[in-house]
Amino acid sequence: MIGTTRRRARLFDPESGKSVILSLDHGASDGMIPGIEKIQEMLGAVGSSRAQGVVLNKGLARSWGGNVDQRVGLVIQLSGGTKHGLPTYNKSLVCSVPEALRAGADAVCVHVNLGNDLEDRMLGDLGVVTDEAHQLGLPVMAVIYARGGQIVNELDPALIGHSIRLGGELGADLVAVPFSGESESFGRAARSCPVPVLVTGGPRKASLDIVLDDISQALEAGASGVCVGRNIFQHPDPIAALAKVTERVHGAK
Ligand SMILES: O=P(O)(O)OC[C@H]1O[C@](O)(COP(=O)(O)O)[C@@H](O)[C@@H]1O
Repeated sequence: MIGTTRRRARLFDPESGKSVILSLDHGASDGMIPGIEKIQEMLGAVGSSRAQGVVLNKGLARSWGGNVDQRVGLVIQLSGGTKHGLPTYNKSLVCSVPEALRAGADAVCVHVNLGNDLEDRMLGDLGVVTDEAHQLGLPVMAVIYARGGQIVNELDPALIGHSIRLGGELGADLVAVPFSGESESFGRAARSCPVPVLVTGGPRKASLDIVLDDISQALEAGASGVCVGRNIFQHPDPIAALAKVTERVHGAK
């Protein structure tokens, strides 16, 4: 598994030991949401930031992946589903591991929603992908949310702890979950997870400071970094927002 370990290590800053992954895969699920038109420009600029990776769907990776600085890891999203689908929490594999590799992937991403009638399929997909990706030495990031019929509160700390644990138990190399806001239970799950845990940002918050505070709390509790999208690319000044997030994660230079 040396290939997997080496490639995962490149998604972490050697000095801070933390990771900032800029997630730009929302066009498939959400369509033409505000900020989506800035993605091409952001891909050109990310090399000058202190981010370690970007998440893209395969189409953008093929068309614009070449604009991304070689020092920035390309994480290709293998899961797809739109907000119009029934049920909305369904995610299917829309890209294979070899296809992602051909499109330049340094890692792949699978999205699993737990707590619904399609959970078994999404978990099965994660199982297939971890096996295929590890045969090729590619790390797998599992983005795991509690979403669907059985779920009342998607940010329930116990469910987020379970999501973290699930990713670690099922062989992901990185697990990305939303921050529950409860440091104790989050930290208990993150610190005992066999792989690094990143926090996602969720829908755009009223101010970036709210996101930065959550990031600080999550890092203090044991998170190893962030995988954030909308709170950066929907910000009026996305490059400045990315700089603030990287500074919060890696510390001031
Ligand atoms: O910080 P964000 O915008 O939540 O992005 C992080 C990750 O969460 C996702 O947006 C999935 O969550 P959603 O289904 O809520 O959009 C991924 O597509 C993305 O990679």
